[in-house]
Amino acid sequence: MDLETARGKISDVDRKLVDLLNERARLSLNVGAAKRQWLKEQGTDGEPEVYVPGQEKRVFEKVRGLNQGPLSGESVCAIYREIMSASISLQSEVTVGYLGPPGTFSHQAALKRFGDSLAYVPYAKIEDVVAAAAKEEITYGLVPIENSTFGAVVQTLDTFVDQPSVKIRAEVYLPVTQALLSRYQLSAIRKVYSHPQAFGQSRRWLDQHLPNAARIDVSSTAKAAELAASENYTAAISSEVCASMYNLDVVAKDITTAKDNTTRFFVLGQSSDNPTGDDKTLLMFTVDHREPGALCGALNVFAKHKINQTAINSRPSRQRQWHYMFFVEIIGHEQDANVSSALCEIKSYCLDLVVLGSYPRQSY
Ligand SMILES: O=C(O)C(=O)C[C@]1(C(=O)O)C=C[C@@H](O)C=C1
Repeated sequence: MDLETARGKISDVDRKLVDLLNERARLSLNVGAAKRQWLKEQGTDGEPEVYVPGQEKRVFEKVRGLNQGPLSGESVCAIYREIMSASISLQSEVTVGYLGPPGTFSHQAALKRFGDSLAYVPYAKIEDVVAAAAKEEITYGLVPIENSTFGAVVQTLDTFVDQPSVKIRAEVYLPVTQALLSRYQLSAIRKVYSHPQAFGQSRRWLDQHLPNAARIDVSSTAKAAELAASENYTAAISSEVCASMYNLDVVAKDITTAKDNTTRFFVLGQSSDNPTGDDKTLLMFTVDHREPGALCGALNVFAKHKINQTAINSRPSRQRQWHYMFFVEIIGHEQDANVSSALCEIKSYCLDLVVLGSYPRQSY
């Protein structure tokens, strides 16, 4: 086929694609109207949930399965991410809050999950994102929860203690590589800014290459880049994306200790999604330590109901000294029969129990 013919055929396909995309968009508006009607029939006058992670997972799995190439599964999903983003923005004015400034890994995770058609709002602290989601100042908030190299993001766990009403709606995984950004050469750098998590993920490289530079914690990796752009003899450990955003050079690429370094994020909102058959649930509770074996008793309930635990973390409860808040993640949805029986039973071992949410299990 010659060039002109091929371009002519592409133009014909484009015409059909635009028609099909608009046909899908009209159907998405029908979905929105049906959700509103259903809420009205239930006597609720709130706004329906426009982001439905379980349905998105089904759509992505379906289109991946339908794809015969030559497009890769990743390319088809990236195109569908934007179709879904436009679909959400048609149904409602959705705002997504994240730990800013622009360029943070939270920002990248938010874009990965919600695409380009939504409005994004940066917040200075994780606490502010969670509070904004709890107060419905934003439709959804995106917060980091754990990193595969450095572990739990304790600020997020602590914030759940203060905002127990917020609900986890989805999880997002983002591969993370840290870089050293600066306006200076390595030998001139006296001070390095970053988030404690990023310092933790790159500690080995820093100990080897910048052992004498002061390491200063700031609220995010993009904030670090902003500071490195304005102060002399400083650098930031940050995402390479921030180099062009903040006018810095990449002094060293990929300084992360583990090569498959990944951060997991939660999408927070007002409610969890319905069960999909492949979900996880995060619980937060305290136990009475004066009762011997109280924590063991609580955890045994899951074993008895054949529920797999995927993670456990503890944080000071801040209610009294040496008293802990436990965060346990299990496989299953709050509404699954075995999980709901276990939740009834576990109450006798827990002083207080909060279900922070159930969400479809995502692969990386
Ligand atoms: O099925 C829905 O609930 C929709 O709102 C439609 C749709 C889609 O475009 O396929 C859009 C957004 C949701 O997150 C999931 C799916």
